Amino acid sequence: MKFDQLTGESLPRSAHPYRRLAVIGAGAYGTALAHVAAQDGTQVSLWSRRPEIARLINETSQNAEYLPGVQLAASITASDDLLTVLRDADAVMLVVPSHALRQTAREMRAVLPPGIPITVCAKGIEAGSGLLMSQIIEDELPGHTVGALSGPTFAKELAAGHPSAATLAFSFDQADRLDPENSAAARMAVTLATPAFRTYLSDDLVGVEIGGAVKNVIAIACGMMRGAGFAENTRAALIARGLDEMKALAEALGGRRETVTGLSGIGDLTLTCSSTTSRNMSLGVQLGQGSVRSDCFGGKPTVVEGEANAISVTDLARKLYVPMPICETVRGILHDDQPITESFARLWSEPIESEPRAMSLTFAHPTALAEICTVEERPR
Ligand SMILES: NC(=O)c1ccc[n+]([C@@H]2O[C@H](COP(=O)([O-])OP(=O)(O)OC[C@H]3O[C@@H](n4cnc5c(N)ncnc54)[C@H](O)[C@@H]3O)[C@@H](O)[C@H]2O)c1
Ligand SMILES: O=P(O)(O)OC[C@H](O)CO
Repeated sequence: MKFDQLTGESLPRSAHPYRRLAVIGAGAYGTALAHVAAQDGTQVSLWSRRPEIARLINETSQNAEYLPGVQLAASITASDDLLTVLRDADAVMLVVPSHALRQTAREMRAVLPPGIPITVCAKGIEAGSGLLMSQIIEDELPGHTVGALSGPTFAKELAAGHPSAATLAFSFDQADRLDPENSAAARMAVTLATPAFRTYLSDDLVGVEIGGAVKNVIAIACGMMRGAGFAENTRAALIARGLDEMKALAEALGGRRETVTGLSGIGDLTLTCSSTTSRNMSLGVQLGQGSVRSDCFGGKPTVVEGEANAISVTDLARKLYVPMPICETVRGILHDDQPITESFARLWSEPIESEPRAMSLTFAHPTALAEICTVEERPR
Protein backbone atom coordinates (compact mmCIF):
# COMPACT_ATOMS: atom_id res chain seq x y z
CA MET A 1 0.00 0.00 0.00
CA LYS A 2 1.23 3.47 -0.75
CA PHE A 3 1.97 5.74 2.17
CA ASP A 4 -0.23 8.58 0.94
CA GLN A 5 -3.17 6.20 0.51
CA LEU A 6 -2.62 5.06 4.04
CA THR A 7 -2.36 8.45 5.63
CA GLY A 8 -4.28 11.02 3.64
CA GLU A 9 -2.87 14.28 2.48
CA SER A 10 -3.48 16.31 5.64
CA LEU A 11 -1.03 14.21 7.63
CA PRO A 12 2.17 16.27 7.41
CA ARG A 13 0.52 19.38 8.80
CA SER A 14 -0.38 17.61 12.04
CA ALA A 15 3.02 15.94 12.54
CA HIS A 16 5.66 17.60 14.73
CA PRO A 17 8.72 19.11 13.10
CA TYR A 18 12.20 18.17 14.23
CA ARG A 19 13.51 20.95 16.43
CA ARG A 20 17.24 20.32 15.91
CA LEU A 21 18.39 19.47 12.42
CA ALA A 22 21.93 18.66 11.34
CA VAL A 23 22.76 19.38 7.69
CA ILE A 24 25.94 17.66 6.52
CA GLY A 25 27.44 19.51 3.56
CA ALA A 26 27.60 23.29 3.21
CA GLY A 27 27.65 23.51 -0.57
CA ALA A 28 24.86 25.32 -2.41
CA TYR A 29 22.15 22.78 -1.69
CA GLY A 30 23.02 22.01 1.93
CA THR A 31 23.14 25.73 2.68
CA ALA A 32 19.79 26.33 0.92
CA LEU A 33 18.12 23.47 2.79
CA ALA A 34 19.51 24.71 6.10
CA HIS A 35 18.06 28.14 5.32
CA VAL A 36 14.65 26.68 4.42
CA ALA A 37 14.48 24.49 7.52
CA ALA A 38 15.47 27.37 9.78
CA GLN A 39 12.49 29.49 8.65
CA ASP A 40 10.08 28.13 11.25
CA GLY A 41 12.48 28.16 14.18
CA THR A 42 14.20 24.81 13.72
CA GLN A 43 17.76 24.99 15.10
CA VAL A 44 20.02 24.09 12.21
CA SER A 45 23.58 22.98 12.62
CA LEU A 46 25.51 22.94 9.35
CA TRP A 47 28.66 20.90 8.73
CA SER A 48 31.25 22.16 6.30
CA ARG A 49 34.28 20.11 5.38
CA ARG A 50 36.12 23.40 4.97
CA PRO A 51 36.64 25.28 8.27
CA GLU A 52 36.88 28.68 6.52
CA ILE A 53 33.36 28.25 5.11
CA ALA A 54 32.00 27.38 8.57
CA ARG A 55 33.72 30.44 10.01
CA LEU A 56 32.30 32.69 7.31
CA ILE A 57 28.76 31.42 7.86
CA ASN A 58 29.03 32.01 11.62
CA GLU A 59 30.52 35.48 11.20
CA THR A 60 28.42 36.81 8.31
CA SER A 61 25.37 34.52 8.00
CA GLN A 62 26.37 34.11 4.39
CA ASN A 63 27.97 31.38 2.33
CA ALA A 64 29.46 33.64 -0.30
CA GLU A 65 31.35 30.87 -2.05
CA TYR A 66 28.57 28.36 -2.61
CA LEU A 67 25.34 30.36 -2.26
CA PRO A 68 26.22 34.01 -2.86
CA GLY A 69 23.70 36.76 -2.23
CA VAL A 70 21.60 34.91 0.34
CA GLN A 71 21.31 36.27 3.87
CA LEU A 72 20.92 33.12 5.92
CA ALA A 73 18.69 32.70 8.94
CA ALA A 74 20.67 33.88 11.97
CA SER A 75 19.84 30.72 13.90
CA ILE A 76 22.03 28.59 11.61
CA THR A 77 25.34 27.67 13.18
CA ALA A 78 28.17 26.04 11.25
CA SER A 79 31.13 23.89 12.18
CA ASP A 80 33.72 21.67 10.55
CA ASP A 81 33.48 19.23 13.45
CA LEU A 82 31.03 16.37 12.91
CA LEU A 83 30.55 15.69 16.63
CA THR A 84 29.60 19.32 17.30
CA VAL A 85 27.04 19.26 14.50
CA LEU A 86 25.57 15.83 15.19
CA ARG A 87 25.52 15.37 18.93
CA ASP A 88 22.18 17.08 19.65
CA ALA A 89 20.48 16.40 16.32
CA ASP A 90 16.95 14.99 16.10
CA ALA A 91 17.36 14.40 12.36
CA VAL A 92 20.08 14.60 9.72
CA MET A 93 20.17 15.67 6.09
CA LEU A 94 23.17 14.45 4.10
CA VAL A 95 24.01 16.86 1.29
CA VAL A 96 27.56 16.07 0.19
CA PRO A 97 28.27 15.09 -3.44
CA SER A 98 27.53 11.46 -4.27
CA HIS A 99 31.21 10.49 -4.59
CA ALA A 100 31.81 11.66 -1.00
CA LEU A 101 28.75 10.08 0.60
CA ARG A 102 30.23 6.77 1.75
CA GLN A 103 33.31 8.33 3.31
CA THR A 104 31.28 11.03 5.05
CA ALA A 105 28.79 8.45 6.39
CA ARG A 106 31.69 6.36 7.65
CA GLU A 107 33.10 9.35 9.52
CA MET A 108 29.68 9.99 11.06
CA ARG A 109 29.42 6.48 12.46
CA ALA A 110 31.33 7.15 15.66
CA VAL A 111 29.48 10.34 16.52
CA LEU A 112 25.88 9.96 15.33
CA PRO A 113 23.50 9.03 18.15
CA PRO A 114 21.53 5.82 17.42
CA GLY A 115 18.14 5.89 15.75
CA ILE A 116 18.40 9.38 14.25
CA PRO A 117 16.63 9.49 10.86
CA ILE A 118 18.78 10.39 7.86
CA THR A 119 17.56 12.02 4.65
CA VAL A 120 19.95 11.74 1.72
CA CYS A 121 19.92 14.61 -0.80
CA ALA A 122 22.85 13.62 -3.03
CA LYS A 123 21.85 12.52 -6.52
CA GLY A 124 23.76 9.61 -7.93
CA ILE A 125 24.65 5.94 -8.02
CA GLU A 126 27.84 4.71 -6.41
CA ALA A 127 30.68 3.89 -8.80
CA GLY A 128 31.59 0.22 -8.77
CA SER A 129 28.89 -1.07 -6.44
CA GLY A 130 25.92 0.37 -8.34
CA LEU A 131 24.28 1.18 -5.01
CA LEU A 132 21.76 3.94 -4.44
CA MET A 133 22.68 6.68 -1.99
CA SER A 134 20.19 5.34 0.58
CA GLN A 135 21.75 1.87 0.30
CA ILE A 136 25.17 3.31 1.10
CA ILE A 137 23.71 4.75 4.29
CA GLU A 138 22.16 1.40 5.19
CA ASP A 139 25.64 -0.12 4.73
CA GLU A 140 27.57 2.45 6.71
CA LEU A 141 25.02 3.57 9.29
CA PRO A 142 22.79 0.58 9.99
CA GLY A 143 19.86 1.05 12.36
CA HIS A 144 18.84 4.49 11.10
CA THR A 145 15.63 5.18 9.20
CA VAL A 146 16.72 6.38 5.75
CA GLY A 147 14.93 8.61 3.27
CA ALA A 148 15.73 10.57 0.12
CA LEU A 149 14.79 14.09 -0.93
CA SER A 150 14.81 14.68 -4.67
CA GLY A 151 13.05 16.98 -7.08
CA PRO A 152 13.31 20.11 -9.22
CA THR A 153 15.03 22.48 -6.82
CA PHE A 154 17.88 24.73 -7.87
CA ALA A 155 19.52 25.74 -4.60
CA LYS A 156 19.52 29.46 -5.28
CA GLU A 157 15.82 29.51 -6.26
CA LEU A 158 14.88 27.48 -3.20
CA ALA A 159 16.81 29.83 -0.93
CA ALA A 160 15.26 32.87 -2.63
CA GLY A 161 11.79 31.58 -1.79
CA HIS A 162 10.57 30.75 -5.28
CA PRO A 163 7.65 28.30 -4.91
CA SER A 164 9.18 24.83 -5.21
CA ALA A 165 8.28 21.22 -4.52
CA ALA A 166 10.15 17.93 -4.23
CA THR A 167 9.55 14.29 -3.39
CA LEU A 168 10.47 12.91 0.02
CA ALA A 169 10.75 9.12 -0.02
CA PHE A 170 11.08 6.84 2.99
CA SER A 171 10.57 3.14 3.42
CA PHE A 172 7.87 2.54 6.00
CA ASP A 173 7.90 -0.09 8.69
CA GLN A 174 4.99 -1.42 10.68
CA ALA A 175 5.41 1.23 13.40
CA ASP A 176 5.11 4.00 10.79
CA ARG A 177 1.94 2.46 9.44
CA LEU A 178 0.41 2.26 12.89
CA ASP A 179 1.48 5.77 13.85
CA PRO A 180 2.06 7.67 10.60
CA GLU A 181 2.08 11.09 12.28
CA ASN A 182 5.27 10.15 14.07
CA SER A 183 6.95 8.65 11.04
CA ALA A 184 10.25 10.18 10.01
CA ALA A 185 8.74 11.00 6.60
CA ALA A 186 5.90 13.08 8.02
CA ARG A 187 8.13 14.83 10.54
CA MET A 188 10.75 15.62 7.92
CA ALA A 189 8.05 16.96 5.59
CA VAL A 190 6.82 19.46 8.21
CA THR A 191 10.36 20.38 9.17
CA LEU A 192 11.07 21.45 5.60
CA ALA A 193 7.67 22.98 4.85
CA THR A 194 7.51 26.74 4.27
CA PRO A 195 4.86 28.79 2.47
CA ALA A 196 7.02 28.39 -0.64
CA PHE A 197 8.35 24.84 -0.29
CA ARG A 198 6.38 21.65 -0.05
CA THR A 199 7.34 18.02 -0.25
CA TYR A 200 5.23 15.12 -1.45
CA LEU A 201 5.64 11.78 0.33
CA SER A 202 6.52 8.53 -1.38
CA ASP A 203 7.55 5.07 -0.27
CA ASP A 204 9.42 4.37 -3.52
CA LEU A 205 13.04 5.12 -2.69
CA VAL A 206 14.28 3.31 -5.78
CA GLY A 207 12.08 5.26 -8.19
CA VAL A 208 12.95 8.57 -6.56
CA GLU A 209 16.70 8.00 -6.42
CA ILE A 210 16.97 6.64 -9.95
CA GLY A 211 15.20 9.77 -11.20
CA GLY A 212 17.77 12.01 -9.49
CA ALA A 213 20.73 10.03 -10.83
CA VAL A 214 19.61 9.65 -14.43
CA LYS A 215 18.28 13.16 -15.05
CA ASN A 216 21.76 14.64 -14.68
CA VAL A 217 23.14 12.45 -17.47
CA ILE A 218 20.24 13.34 -19.77
CA ALA A 219 20.77 17.03 -18.97
CA ILE A 220 24.38 16.75 -20.19
CA ALA A 221 23.02 15.27 -23.44
CA CYS A 222 20.55 18.16 -23.83
CA GLY A 223 23.34 20.64 -23.19
CA MET A 224 25.64 19.03 -25.72
CA MET A 225 22.97 19.18 -28.39
CA ARG A 226 22.20 22.80 -27.59
CA GLY A 227 25.90 23.67 -27.61
CA ALA A 228 26.27 21.94 -30.95
CA GLY A 229 23.61 24.26 -32.37
CA PHE A 230 20.41 22.23 -32.19
CA ALA A 231 17.21 23.60 -30.71
CA GLU A 232 13.97 22.77 -28.97
CA ASN A 233 12.77 19.73 -30.96
CA THR A 234 15.99 17.98 -30.02
CA ARG A 235 15.74 18.90 -26.37
CA ALA A 236 12.14 17.70 -26.12
CA ALA A 237 13.02 14.40 -27.81
CA LEU A 238 15.89 13.83 -25.39
CA ILE A 239 13.69 14.61 -22.40
CA ALA A 240 10.98 12.19 -23.49
CA ARG A 241 13.35 9.40 -24.47
CA GLY A 242 15.46 10.09 -21.38
CA LEU A 243 12.35 9.62 -19.29
CA ASP A 244 11.86 6.26 -20.96
CA GLU A 245 15.41 5.24 -19.96
CA MET A 246 14.81 6.44 -16.41
CA LYS A 247 11.56 4.50 -16.18
CA ALA A 248 13.12 1.30 -17.47
CA LEU A 249 16.03 1.40 -15.03
CA ALA A 250 13.78 2.24 -12.09
CA GLU A 251 11.46 -0.65 -12.93
CA ALA A 252 14.31 -3.10 -13.41
CA LEU A 253 15.40 -2.30 -9.86
CA GLY A 254 11.91 -2.66 -8.40
CA GLY A 255 10.88 1.01 -8.48
CA ARG A 256 7.52 2.14 -9.80
CA ARG A 257 7.04 3.80 -13.18
CA GLU A 258 4.48 6.28 -11.79
CA THR A 259 7.18 7.66 -9.46
CA VAL A 260 9.17 8.62 -12.53
CA THR A 261 6.24 10.70 -13.77
CA GLY A 262 6.39 12.81 -10.58
CA LEU A 263 8.59 15.59 -9.22
CA SER A 264 11.72 13.49 -8.75
CA GLY A 265 11.47 12.12 -12.29
CA ILE A 266 9.97 14.23 -15.02
CA GLY A 267 9.89 17.30 -12.74
CA ASP A 268 13.62 17.33 -12.15
CA LEU A 269 14.42 16.12 -15.65
CA THR A 270 12.53 19.04 -17.18
CA LEU A 271 14.17 21.57 -14.88
CA THR A 272 17.68 20.30 -15.36
CA CYS A 273 17.32 19.99 -19.13
CA SER A 274 15.92 23.51 -19.52
CA SER A 275 18.40 25.94 -18.08
CA THR A 276 22.10 26.59 -17.83
CA THR A 277 21.52 27.27 -14.15
CA SER A 278 22.00 23.50 -14.15
CA ARG A 279 25.65 22.60 -13.95
CA ASN A 280 24.97 19.39 -15.85
CA MET A 281 23.22 21.17 -18.71
CA SER A 282 25.88 23.87 -18.65
CA LEU A 283 28.74 21.36 -18.91
CA GLY A 284 27.01 19.83 -21.91
CA VAL A 285 26.58 23.23 -23.59
CA GLN A 286 30.22 24.15 -23.09
CA LEU A 287 31.43 20.82 -24.46
CA GLY A 288 28.96 21.06 -27.34
CA GLN A 289 30.43 24.45 -28.20
CA GLY A 290 33.85 22.89 -28.41
CA SER A 291 35.38 23.68 -25.01
CA VAL A 292 37.71 21.14 -23.48
CA ARG A 293 36.68 19.80 -20.09
CA SER A 294 39.42 21.55 -18.13
CA ASP A 295 38.26 24.97 -19.43
CA CYS A 296 34.56 24.46 -18.57
CA PHE A 297 33.27 26.63 -15.68
CA GLY A 298 36.31 28.86 -16.14
CA GLY A 299 38.55 26.03 -14.97
CA LYS A 300 36.86 25.99 -11.51
CA PRO A 301 36.18 22.53 -10.05
CA THR A 302 32.39 22.22 -9.83
CA VAL A 303 30.16 19.34 -8.80
CA VAL A 304 28.62 17.92 -11.99
CA GLU A 305 27.03 14.68 -10.82
CA GLY A 306 26.08 13.45 -14.29
CA GLU A 307 29.71 13.22 -15.32
CA ALA A 308 30.78 10.29 -13.12
CA ASN A 309 27.21 9.01 -13.03
CA ALA A 310 27.22 8.51 -16.81
CA ILE A 311 29.47 5.56 -15.95
CA SER A 312 27.70 4.29 -12.83
CA VAL A 313 24.24 4.58 -14.42
CA THR A 314 25.25 2.73 -17.60
CA ASP A 315 27.26 0.11 -15.69
CA LEU A 316 24.14 -0.66 -13.66
CA ALA A 317 21.94 -0.66 -16.76
CA ARG A 318 24.28 -3.05 -18.58
CA LYS A 319 24.23 -5.40 -15.59
CA LEU A 320 20.43 -5.43 -15.70
CA TYR A 321 20.21 -5.58 -19.52
CA VAL A 322 18.38 -2.26 -19.65
CA PRO A 323 19.14 -0.40 -22.90
CA MET A 324 19.92 3.29 -22.17
CA PRO A 325 21.15 4.68 -25.49
CA ILE A 326 21.21 8.37 -24.48
CA CYS A 327 23.16 7.70 -21.30
CA GLU A 328 25.50 5.43 -23.27
CA THR A 329 26.06 8.22 -25.79
CA VAL A 330 26.96 10.68 -23.03
CA ARG A 331 29.32 8.15 -21.49
CA GLY A 332 31.03 7.56 -24.83
CA ILE A 333 31.58 11.28 -25.36
CA LEU A 334 32.72 12.09 -21.82
CA HIS A 335 34.79 9.05 -21.06
CA ASP A 336 35.75 7.37 -24.34
CA ASP A 337 36.61 10.44 -26.43
CA GLN A 338 33.77 9.91 -28.88
CA PRO A 339 33.02 12.98 -31.03
CA ILE A 340 29.77 14.74 -30.12
CA THR A 341 28.12 15.27 -33.51
CA GLU A 342 28.84 11.79 -34.80
CA SER A 343 27.71 10.20 -31.52
CA PHE A 344 24.34 11.94 -31.63
CA ALA A 345 23.98 11.15 -35.33
CA ARG A 346 24.47 7.49 -34.40
CA LEU A 347 21.86 7.82 -31.65
CA TRP A 348 19.38 9.21 -34.17
CA SER A 349 20.00 6.32 -36.56
CA GLU A 350 19.40 3.55 -34.02
CA PRO A 351 16.85 0.93 -35.10
CA ILE A 352 13.23 2.02 -34.73
CA GLU A 353 11.53 0.81 -31.55
CA SER A 354 8.06 0.97 -30.09
CA GLU A 355 6.94 3.69 -27.71
CA PRO A 356 6.65 3.08 -24.81
CA ARG A 357 9.25 0.35 -24.71
CA ALA A 358 7.88 -3.08 -23.85
CA MET A 359 8.97 -3.46 -20.24
CA SER A 360 9.10 -7.23 -20.40
CA LEU A 361 11.97 -6.83 -22.87
CA THR A 362 13.99 -4.98 -20.29
CA PHE A 363 14.50 -8.11 -18.26
CA ALA A 364 15.18 -10.45 -21.15
CA HIS A 365 18.56 -11.93 -21.89
CA PRO A 366 20.28 -9.79 -24.54
CA THR A 367 20.16 -12.51 -27.16
CA ALA A 368 16.43 -12.94 -26.66
CA LEU A 369 16.04 -9.18 -26.63
CA ALA A 370 17.85 -8.80 -29.94
CA GLU A 371 15.74 -11.51 -31.51
CA ILE A 372 12.45 -10.11 -30.30
CA CYS A 373 13.39 -6.60 -31.32
CA THR A 374 14.54 -7.72 -34.74
CA VAL A 375 11.44 -9.73 -35.52
CA GLU A 376 8.64 -7.76 -33.93
CA GLU A 377 9.76 -4.27 -33.18
CA ARG A 378 11.96 -3.00 -35.93
CA PRO A 379 10.12 -2.23 -39.13
CA ARG A 380 12.34 -2.59 -42.16
N1 LIG B 1 22.88 22.75 -6.11
C1 LIG B 1 21.64 22.35 -6.34
O1 LIG B 1 20.84 23.13 -6.86
C2 LIG B 1 21.21 20.97 -5.94
C3 LIG B 1 19.85 20.69 -5.91
C4 LIG B 1 19.42 19.41 -5.58
C5 LIG B 1 20.36 18.43 -5.26
N2 LIG B 1 21.67 18.73 -5.29
C6 LIG B 1 22.61 17.66 -4.95
O2 LIG B 1 23.23 17.95 -3.71
C7 LIG B 1 24.54 17.38 -3.69
C8 LIG B 1 25.53 18.46 -3.26
O3 LIG B 1 25.54 19.43 -4.29
P1 LIG B 1 25.80 20.98 -4.04
O4 LIG B 1 25.19 21.69 -5.19
O5 LIG B 1 25.41 21.40 -2.68
O6 LIG B 1 27.38 21.02 -4.20
P2 LIG B 1 28.32 22.30 -4.34
O7 LIG B 1 29.07 22.18 -5.61
O8 LIG B 1 27.60 23.57 -4.12
O9 LIG B 1 29.31 22.10 -3.13
C9 LIG B 1 29.98 20.90 -2.94
C10 LIG B 1 30.07 20.66 -1.44
O10 LIG B 1 30.59 19.38 -1.21
C11 LIG B 1 31.74 19.47 -0.38
N3 LIG B 1 32.64 18.40 -0.73
C12 LIG B 1 33.35 18.26 -1.87
N4 LIG B 1 34.08 17.13 -1.79
C13 LIG B 1 33.82 16.58 -0.60
C14 LIG B 1 34.29 15.43 0.07
N5 LIG B 1 35.15 14.61 -0.52
N6 LIG B 1 33.78 15.14 1.30
C15 LIG B 1 32.88 15.95 1.87
N7 LIG B 1 32.42 17.08 1.30
C16 LIG B 1 32.90 17.37 0.08
C17 LIG B 1 32.29 20.86 -0.66
O11 LIG B 1 33.12 21.29 0.41
C18 LIG B 1 31.00 21.64 -0.76
O12 LIG B 1 30.48 21.94 0.51
C19 LIG B 1 24.79 16.83 -5.09
O13 LIG B 1 24.58 15.44 -5.11
C20 LIG B 1 23.75 17.52 -5.95
O14 LIG B 1 23.33 16.76 -7.07
C21 LIG B 1 22.13 19.98 -5.62
O1 LIG C 1 22.92 22.13 -11.16
P1 LIG C 1 22.62 20.66 -11.33
O2 LIG C 1 22.64 20.22 -12.75
O3 LIG C 1 23.46 19.82 -10.42
O4 LIG C 1 21.09 20.45 -10.86
C1 LIG C 1 20.70 20.84 -9.59
C2 LIG C 1 19.49 20.09 -9.10
O5 LIG C 1 19.71 18.72 -9.12
C3 LIG C 1 18.21 20.48 -9.76
O6 LIG C 1 17.14 19.87 -9.12
